[in-house]
Amino acid sequence: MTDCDVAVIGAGAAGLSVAAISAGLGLKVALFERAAMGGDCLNHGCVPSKALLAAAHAAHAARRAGRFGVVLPPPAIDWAGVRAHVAGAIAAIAPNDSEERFTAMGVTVVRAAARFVAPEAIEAAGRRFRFRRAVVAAGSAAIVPPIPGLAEVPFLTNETLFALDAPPGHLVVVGGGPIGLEMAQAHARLGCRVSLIESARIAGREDPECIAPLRAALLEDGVALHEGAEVAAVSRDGPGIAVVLGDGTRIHGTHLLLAVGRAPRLAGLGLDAGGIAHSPRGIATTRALRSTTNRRVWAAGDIADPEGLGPRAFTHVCSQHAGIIARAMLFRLPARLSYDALPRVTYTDPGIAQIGPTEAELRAAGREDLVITRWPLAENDRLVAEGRAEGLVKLVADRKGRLLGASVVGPGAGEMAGMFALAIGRRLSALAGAVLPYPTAQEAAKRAAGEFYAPKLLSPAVKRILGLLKRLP
Ligand SMILES: Cc1cc2nc3c(=O)[nH]c(=O)nc-3n(C[C@H](O)[C@H](O)[C@H](O)COP(=O)(O)OP(=O)(O)OC[C@H]3O[C@@H](n4cnc5c(N)ncnc54)[C@H](O)[C@@H]3O)c2cc1C
Ligand SMILES: NC(=O)c1ccc[n+]([C@@H]2O[C@H](COP(=O)([O-])OP(=O)(O)OC[C@H]3O[C@@H](n4cnc5c(N)ncnc54)[C@H](O)[C@@H]3O)[C@@H](O)[C@H]2O)c1
Repeated sequence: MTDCDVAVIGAGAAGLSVAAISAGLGLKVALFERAAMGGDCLNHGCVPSKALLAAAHAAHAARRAGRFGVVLPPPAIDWAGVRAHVAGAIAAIAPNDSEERFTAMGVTVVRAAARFVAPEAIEAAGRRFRFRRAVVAAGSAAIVPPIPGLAEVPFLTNETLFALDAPPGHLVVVGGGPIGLEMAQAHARLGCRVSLIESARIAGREDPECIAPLRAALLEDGVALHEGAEVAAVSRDGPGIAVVLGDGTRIHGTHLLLAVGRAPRLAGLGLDAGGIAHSPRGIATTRALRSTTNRRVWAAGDIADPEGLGPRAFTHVCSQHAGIIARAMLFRLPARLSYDALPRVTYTDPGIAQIGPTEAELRAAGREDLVITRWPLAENDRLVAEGRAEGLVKLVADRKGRLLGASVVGPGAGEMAGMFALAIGRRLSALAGAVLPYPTAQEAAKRAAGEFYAPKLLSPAVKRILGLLKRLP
């Protein structure tokens, strides 16, 4: 006798989606959560970070209002007000992820840590739950790198950053990926001094052509960028911290934020007792997100390590995983995860959006038949009118004009991502021929697509045909 059809460990974006779909289909679902409902995205990730960025962008807009002839005094930052805005955003979204909502759906919500005690059983809150199928969606946590002295100094991660009572006087950010970049810009625009240390280059995964506008904006925001720099040691420095770089540079900060990547939360799950293969990258799964060693078990979200693809840490990937699991686990239909059209956005200003693979990733995969087109945002009327015309749309297509990847750097880059996500794998003629509203930033996408056909339109053959056609009455 089983206690549930589907046991879900983790009530973050991935676990909640799986639980909602399963319960909606009338299955008996048990959902285990040891901390706050909603997981990282709601409590320590997307929502507070985007709320903080909204406050930062408001301060920035006030500072640059003068260029529009709107004269304002320099903005004053009321940190309590900023925190209230962040808390308000979380509180407004929280009911969607709440225990009450899921209980009303018929889900048994167990607010306790869960662990596998057998390939078909989980233990939580002193009770054993036998399951027909289980989904592990325990997420990921900030990596704490082996920096000498780190054990002796206080440091922040995404789990503690949003709870500061007062603004950091000088925030030292280690890591120039999406978290480090977004939080560096947010705090700089909210009046904090910010230093960012990145061992390689900022936004290292993104197309190199997209980096310069972001780097320039961060420098203008006052962020002290240390790229290609290693943290050699950290130590206490009076009430703050001292960070020493490999070249001997000493940075005195008040707060240290670690943003050097994520590690799956594997500890305490009893994966060995459950017969569930895993590595430091996450739970090993097939492309249908099924455990490679326990056929009753699936993995979703940040903790999943699908073969040939590897982990991804995005909330929209959690929803994608839930859809794959619904097909494969619930309907027993064929399902195969693909990231060919996956969007990702760094929500800085300018933002960077990548949809599908970058040119470098395609070339590394052996693609040689690439045609690249570009459209500079300096040519976009809407952005010119708004005084923000800096950036680029870059498209990578095959020779037949099928879109393989798109890279965007510019104001609101993320708002263009959805259109490209739909266009991946299709011919650029669809984008080039679309009638888009004028004036919008999205027109840059159409123009970049049109660039694929421009050389063909100007070819000698087309000119000859036009020469003949003009003789017709
Ligand atoms: C600062 C920051 C900003 C981000 N911004 C964005 C963004 O703008 N866009 C985007 O797409 N993504 C963003 N992300 C990534 C996104 O937040 C994650 O990809 C997503 O939240 C992962 O969801 P998940 O369900 O896999 O894991 P989680 O949200 O971590 O949920 C896992 C849950 O499992 C629980 N759990 C773990 N072990 C157990 C156990 N043994 N028993 C019971 N419960 C357990 C945990 O308490 C947790 O609540 C951001 C992340 C961070 C840190
Ligand atoms: N807007 C978004 O969608 C968004 C925002 C935040 C986070 N996320 C997700 O969370 C993930 C984790 O973000 P992240 O920024 O922590 O990690 P990341 O892995 O994306 O970037 C970490 C950066 O830190 C650098 N680094 C590593 N060790 C270092 C060291 N010792 N000293 C200096 N630099 C070092 C790396 O070179 C890299 O550039 C992202 O990859 C993304 O999937 C998404």
